[in-house]
Amino acid sequence: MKVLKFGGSSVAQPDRIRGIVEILKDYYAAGDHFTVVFSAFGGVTDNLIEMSELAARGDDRYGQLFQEFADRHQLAIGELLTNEKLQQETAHQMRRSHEVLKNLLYGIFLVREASPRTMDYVLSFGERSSSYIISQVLQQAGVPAEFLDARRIIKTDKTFGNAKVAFEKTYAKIKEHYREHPKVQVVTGFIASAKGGLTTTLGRGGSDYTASLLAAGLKAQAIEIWTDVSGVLTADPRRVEKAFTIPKMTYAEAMEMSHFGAKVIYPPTLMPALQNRIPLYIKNTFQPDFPGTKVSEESDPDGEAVRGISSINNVALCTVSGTGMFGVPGIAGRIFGSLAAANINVILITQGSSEHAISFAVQPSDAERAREAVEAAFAFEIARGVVNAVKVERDLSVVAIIGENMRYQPGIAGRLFRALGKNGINAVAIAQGSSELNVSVVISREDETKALNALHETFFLSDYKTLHLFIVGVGLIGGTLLKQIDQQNDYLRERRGMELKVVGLANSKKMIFAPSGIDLSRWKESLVQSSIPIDLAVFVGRMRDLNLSNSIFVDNTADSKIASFYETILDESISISTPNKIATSSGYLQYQRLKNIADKRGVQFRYETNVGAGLPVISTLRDLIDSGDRITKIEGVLSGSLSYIFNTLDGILPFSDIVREAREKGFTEPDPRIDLSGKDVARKILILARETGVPLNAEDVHVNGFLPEEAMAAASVEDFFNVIEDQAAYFNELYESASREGKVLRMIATLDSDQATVGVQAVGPDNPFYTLSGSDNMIVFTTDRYRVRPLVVRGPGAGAEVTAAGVFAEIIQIGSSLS
Ligand SMILES: NC(=O)C1=CN([C@@H]2O[C@H](COP(=O)(O)OP(=O)(O)OC[C@H]3O[C@@H](n4cnc5c(N)ncnc54)[C@H](O)[C@@H]3O)[C@@H](O)[C@H]2O)C=CC1
Ligand SMILES: N[C@@H](CC=O)C(=O)O
Repeated sequence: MKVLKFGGSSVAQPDRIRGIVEILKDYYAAGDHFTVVFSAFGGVTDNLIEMSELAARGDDRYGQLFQEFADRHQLAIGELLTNEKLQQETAHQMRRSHEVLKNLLYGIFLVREASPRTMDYVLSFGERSSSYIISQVLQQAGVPAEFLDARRIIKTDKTFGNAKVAFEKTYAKIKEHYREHPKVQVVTGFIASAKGGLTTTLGRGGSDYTASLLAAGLKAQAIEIWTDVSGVLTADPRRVEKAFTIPKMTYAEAMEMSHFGAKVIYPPTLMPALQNRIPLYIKNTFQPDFPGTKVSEESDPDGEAVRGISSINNVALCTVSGTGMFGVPGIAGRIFGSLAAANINVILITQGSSEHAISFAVQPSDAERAREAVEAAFAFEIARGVVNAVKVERDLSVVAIIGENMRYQPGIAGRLFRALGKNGINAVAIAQGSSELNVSVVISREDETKALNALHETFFLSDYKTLHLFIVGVGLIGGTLLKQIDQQNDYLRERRGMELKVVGLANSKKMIFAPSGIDLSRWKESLVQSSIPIDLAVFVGRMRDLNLSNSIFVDNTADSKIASFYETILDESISISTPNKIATSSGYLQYQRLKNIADKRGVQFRYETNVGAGLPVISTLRDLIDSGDRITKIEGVLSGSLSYIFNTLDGILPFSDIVREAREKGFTEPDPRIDLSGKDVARKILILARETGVPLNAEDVHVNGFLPEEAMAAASVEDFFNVIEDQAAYFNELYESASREGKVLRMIATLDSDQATVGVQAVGPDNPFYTLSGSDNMIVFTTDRYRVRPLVVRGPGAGAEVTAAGVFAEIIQIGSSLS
């Protein structure tokens, strides 16, 4: 014998009922022995509650709702029953039954009261109507079905609304009834009866419980709960897009998940199943062939440590603290005794071993009463100042990881807290029972979805991790970066288990946001069509409010205004990757502060492309220092554009044309005067000095420029080009004088001890910088270990592809360190 149960969503429309009838016909044809439980049609229980409440308030609109209820059922009969005799019989039976409901509602309207006892009776019309109609449809389909009102077999006490089952009596009644009724019993879920035949209900979701009670009474071989989702999922799919079906779980795990708000199973359902070792299958009515979830006693020692992640959306945390609690027996007893006396359910308890404080979580609606109850119990101690007034914190959630295999497995809690920490989520309180089946963390409610996603990515590695990118600046580097991400995303997902979603994008005019990811094949059009003007404060605020896990901010501009937001961004626990040198090369204190905030928040502030574009310059320097080497000198050609310009100068091509070419090739700064003045190189050597621990400021770098005064003073980029065009002879002579000596021009930066200098030099073949070509950079590190033959990093030091690739690599590195 199998017990099947179909919930309200499965019987919401006649079409869906037809689908169920097909499923049941197959069972019958296969010779399976089964009984089937139904909930009320989807939404009907809520309608019944609403009409009763209206009637109890004396609002005659209840009549309209009743009529809709009656019509809905008559309509279903008309649509589902084509056999005229059956149709008439069913319609008639329903009219009679609904007449009773109508009178009952009128009674409520007259006395202005709907007691829990009356409510249970009213609600019973939902299941009684649906099950009766479906039993008739099954008969029409050739399945020998018989309607069974569960009030005949399920016996309870008189706790209306949430009645307690009298198990032995119920099981005996079930056995007896089924012995005498060989047909397929079509049973009303949710309802039962107490002494005197009074109608009771088993609590919202109680139809699952009905199925489980039937299974226990009949010693059934399986229970199948048919619903609108594909089993129990690893997390709530409305919050975690990547949640997937858990194929197998134990009763204990299912119990934890269901208590924690995984609405798929009504928690009391599990007990009769567990006691009788009856496996329970959760199946999807809309995907009948999908195996769903099997809940049984079978554990899977080789399975994942964490089976699922769940949460309670809104709790309040109450904390009792004080010096008078340490070493005093009975404190916990008094706290929880007072809560029990006030009928307050405690969701979670935590106490540190210092015994200075005990915190417990309750429903927000109970928080005030909990505070009053505990303060009353400790009035004496509070008056003497040895126990403090109860602190109540609201707007909190509980997230929990659940799984039997967590037991005795080190490292699980470490991964949990690391994932939360990396995403800037503060753990307000923590609880883990010694069964190690569940680790619960109380967090801010606004972080709940982010926490669920971060934990899902941490514990379900078979899936891929999503990085949420917020990118400002889509010029040369930004545009190329978007192209590279678009091209490489499939590879990253498949080979690195990582997916990059650009969820926020801005240029200097507009911005767009798409939490599910901006289509990178048409980002330009999306920006043009956007109606949101750029506003950096709004951009950063939106990034904070979206509160997505694994968020990374990327600044591809040369704008100092954006750099001024870095502090706020890092403080929000969002990592930054940027080729923009402004933040790292302006005030030393600001540079240091940004690094400190990143450290404090456990996030990353990365700017490898600030020096040498895509070349590993800063990381090499850090590796040397971190491994104990001492830097004695750094020399470098650090400007890709100047390298290109000096390598292209031949005494024939005009200097200004070569500069324009360098600009077109994407080697120069947005404003090429920054490169030619030596300012860009000065910023770079300054950054390298700071990375080695020398706290220089911009004014400490001595720049020996080569531009004529007039060019330096040019008011705009175009003016600048006009001046250098006019000064062609000056630049030619610079080239010629070097060339006459067999030398080439190089802009060289040096850091020697704590002295930083930048200047153009003419170097001969004996100089290592002589052989550079194209836009090459070359950085020479002389250190204690590399004293005789210095360590050299060399390669193209500017350009869109290499720089964007450097930023891209940095994003991936940041991503790898997250959760
Ligand atoms: N070109 C290169 O080889 C390298 C460049 N960099 C750095 O990369 C950054 C970007 O350089 P490019 O892409 O070449 O410059 P770009 O001028 O092509 O792009 C910068 C973009 O940022 C936009 N922008 C400026 N202010 C903005 C704001 N407040 N909000 C939104 N967007 C804004 C501009 O409209 C422009 O589209 C610069 O900081 C540069 O120093 C670093 C290494 C190498
Ligand atoms: N304009 C810079 C590009 C990178 O920082 C250069 O020329 O090197």
